[in-house]
Amino acid sequence: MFSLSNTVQPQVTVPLSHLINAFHSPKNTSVSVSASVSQNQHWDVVSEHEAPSSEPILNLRDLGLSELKIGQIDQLVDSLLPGICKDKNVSSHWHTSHVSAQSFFENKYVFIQSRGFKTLKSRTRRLQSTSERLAETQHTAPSFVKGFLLRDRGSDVESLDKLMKTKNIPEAHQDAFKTGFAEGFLKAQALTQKTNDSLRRTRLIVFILLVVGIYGLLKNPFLSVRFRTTTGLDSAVDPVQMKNVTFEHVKGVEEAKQELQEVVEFLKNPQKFTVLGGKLPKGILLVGPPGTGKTLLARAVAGEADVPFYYASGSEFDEMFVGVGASRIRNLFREAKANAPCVIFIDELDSVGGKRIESPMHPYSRQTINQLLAEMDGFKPNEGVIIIGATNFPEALDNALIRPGRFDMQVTVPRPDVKGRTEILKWYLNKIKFDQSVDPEIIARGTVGFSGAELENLVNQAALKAAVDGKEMVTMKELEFSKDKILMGPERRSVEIDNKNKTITAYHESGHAIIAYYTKDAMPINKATIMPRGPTLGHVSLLPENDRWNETRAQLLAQMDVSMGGRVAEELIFGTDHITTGASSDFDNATKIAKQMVTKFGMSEKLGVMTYGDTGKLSPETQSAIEQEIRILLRDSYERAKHILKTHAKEHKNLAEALLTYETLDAKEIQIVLEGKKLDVR
Ligand SMILES: Nc1ncnc2c1ncn2[C@@H]1O[C@H](COP(=O)(O)OP(=O)(O)OP(=O)(O)O)[C@@H](O)[C@H]1O
Ligand SMILES: [Zn+2]
Repeated sequence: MFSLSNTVQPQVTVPLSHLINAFHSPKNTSVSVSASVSQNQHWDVVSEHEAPSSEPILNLRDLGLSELKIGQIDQLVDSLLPGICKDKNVSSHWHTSHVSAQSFFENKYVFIQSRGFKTLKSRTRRLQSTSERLAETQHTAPSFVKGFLLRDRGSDVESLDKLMKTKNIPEAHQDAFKTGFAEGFLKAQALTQKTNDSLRRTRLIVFILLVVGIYGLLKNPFLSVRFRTTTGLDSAVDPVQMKNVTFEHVKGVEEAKQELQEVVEFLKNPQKFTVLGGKLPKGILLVGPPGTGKTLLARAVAGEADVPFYYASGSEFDEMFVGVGASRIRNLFREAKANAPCVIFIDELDSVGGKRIESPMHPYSRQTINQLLAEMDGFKPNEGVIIIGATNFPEALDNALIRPGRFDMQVTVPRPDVKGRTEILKWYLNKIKFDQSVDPEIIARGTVGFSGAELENLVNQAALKAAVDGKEMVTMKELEFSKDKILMGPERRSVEIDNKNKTITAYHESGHAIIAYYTKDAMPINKATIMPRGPTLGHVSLLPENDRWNETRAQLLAQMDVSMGGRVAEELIFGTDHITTGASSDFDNATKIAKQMVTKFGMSEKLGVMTYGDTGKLSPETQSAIEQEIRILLRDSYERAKHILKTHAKEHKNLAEALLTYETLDAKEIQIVLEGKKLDVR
């Protein structure tokens, strides 16, 4: 509830002379009434047109009374014209009926009337006929607003009239009261109008949004696919003829290709197999990490046999609506059977046939799996339809799917080895312009663990880099660049590294390089750089001659020594007090190797040929023995590194200085520097 005492401003800023003028204005002065109520005949309706033009028009604002509240007027009347306000009840009547009403709405609107004196800006608006306004309000105001307005209006007018009578206000002063009252009333109307306007505007905006939304729904392909699939009418099972993809396009997965070759033969001539009594699997599962070419292989099978290829992704069957997934499978198989011989490829098989999918998130998955099983069981082995499924997680597949008669042939599609990577790189390099000096094998050696898709991306990025740099051909530099970018994140050329830190980095990296160069069992150096990249300030990359299937003790120790080289260099060159935090990942590396040597590879004499799984569960003695061994291995490694760097202090310095000058040095350049020769100015 609003209460007057809370809202009356203590300072009344109206000049006294104005007030006196207002209350003692000559009778013929017409005080402009900004609004009145037509229903009430007691009101003087004086519009601007009707007012004699010669007579001055006054309202409370002109009088400087617009700051005034009803209560204040009351008080002023009391003090200035004591004769008028004898009856205290009258004043309280005013308070209850206009200021502090029974409801929040009344308070809000009715009370605003009393504050409205100063906010009405437009004179014409004020003088607009009240009847018009009322009619308008009745048309536009929501019913609850109308109800309030109509009810309030009656009581307001009545009480004002009564008030004037009981107060015995002289006629000349009555106008001032009426003005005040009317202005307030008009303000309330204006407010209602505003509310209506904004309501109308909101409705319009909602309507527009709705129209735009519906349009978007129809246009958005994802949603339209959704609509389409949920109708179950169209299962998007148009076959794709894969003539242009053959085994020639799939590199570095020779074993997989050989295994699939017989499937191709079967698809080419199913009768031949049937006559001979041979039986081929219905389903073939391609298993391997992402991007290794499973989809490509499946396409190549269809392409080699020159049969239709139906592609479906497991996630497409994962529908929220009952029966939709199942019906899509049904449609897919019906289409395929009608076009046999053909290949159905289901990518991400685990997302339709996984164990995990029996969850509230996939309420109808069971149905979908069952449909798939039923379809696979439902056609004869040599009908000419081959289903190839692909998955990254064979363990996640439902056991029912991998039973004989279903996906009973598994073909592994591994990440390519160094030979495979070289072939893939050559294949994609042949699609771009590259310099004859490019040696794909060097890149292949430095990309252990890359999938076919990643190698394709590497070549593509190198081509982009060459284009950006305005080169005509891709060289080793761009290939190395994009390899590093994929491995370590983009270069941070914008990072300003001060000379001191650059120098520290140069000596640190040269430290690693020197150890690698002078340690017999270390991997050959490929490159050293002090260009910040990703989270690193510089790095030395080493290249295994081959993919390492096994590592010897000497090789592991050499790797540890190379890791130690960075910190040893810092210590020797800048002193113990100036070693940096930059070696922490080197230590992680070295510690990991040492720990594995002791707990996994049986390479510690003290702990013997035994593996130690969860070291936390071991006896305290064993734990401390393991720790002791690891510490000894690391300490010895550090000492070896120190010895090498001390012995080759001159080379170390030369290499660091060359790095400071050239930023990046490749294997050949490093060798030139270490042999004490001059590098050609690039
Ligand atoms: N062995 C490869 N030889 C040539 N190109 C390859 C090879 N592996 C991958 N690629 C390239 O990478 C792209 C993606 O490979 P593909 O989609 O076949 O991999 P996938 O194993 O099916 O991956 P996912 O498991 O993510 O579906 C291929 O279109 C092809 O361009
Ligand atoms: Zn380091």
